[in-house]
Amino acid sequence: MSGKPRLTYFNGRGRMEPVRWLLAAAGVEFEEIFLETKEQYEKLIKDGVLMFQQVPLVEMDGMKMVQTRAILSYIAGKYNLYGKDLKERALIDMYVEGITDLMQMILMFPFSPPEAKEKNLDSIKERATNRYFPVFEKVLKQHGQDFLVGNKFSWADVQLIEAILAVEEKIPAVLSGFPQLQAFKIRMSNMPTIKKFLQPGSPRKPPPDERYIETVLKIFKK
Ligand SMILES: N[C@@H](CCC(=O)N[C@@H](CS[C@H](CC=O)c1ccccc1)C(=O)NCC(=O)O)C(=O)O
Repeated sequence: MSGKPRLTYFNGRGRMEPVRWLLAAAGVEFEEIFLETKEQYEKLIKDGVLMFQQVPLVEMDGMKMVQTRAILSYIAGKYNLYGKDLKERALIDMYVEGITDLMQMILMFPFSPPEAKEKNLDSIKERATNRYFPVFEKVLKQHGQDFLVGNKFSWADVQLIEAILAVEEKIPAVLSGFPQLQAFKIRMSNMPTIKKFLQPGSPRKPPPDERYIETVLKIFKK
């Protein structure tokens, strides 16, 4: 056992990408096991490793953690990315849950039927532009600090920079009306651990492609 966290998921973003981002932002190296076949998945279930027969699975500190939010909360708490007190933690939770709602739209987009793709892309653009990004633009403008909570780098900042880059991949000009978020993106992208994660060769995964979608569907086909 190398002592490093071990992540089991598909070789793609899906629900595991926020975990990769948070560990990387915390400067923590990790190992990955990629699910490529139904047999692999069924063996994990047979071995009783997946509490709810689902992935992501993160093995660290002697635990076999499932449920993405539980995994992320543990990592944020362990690496002091979860605020200084209950109120800051509640604020981080609110920001993270809101961004997760936006990211869920992006997560499921590749699985939408062809006839729904344009509508779903419009929905992502509308929600990002009118519901989610305005919240963080206002927070940054109002407190004039570098980070979203407590003027200290936290899980909320990591989740926001991941979301900004993911939305920009689909809607390149999405930040045109958000000068604070443009500056935030530059600041976060230049933080050493994030800068490293954004370099080629890092464990960051590319946008989902046909191969990834086929693999997921193949593994879960009944
Ligand atoms: N609450 C949990 C939920 C975890 C969860 O839904 N895991 C799924 C794979 S991820 C999903 C695959 C397609 O649905 C996906 C993968 C890529 C894009 C979008 C979704 C799974 O294992 N499905 C097997 C089953 O449910 O029998 C958590 O937050 O961790």
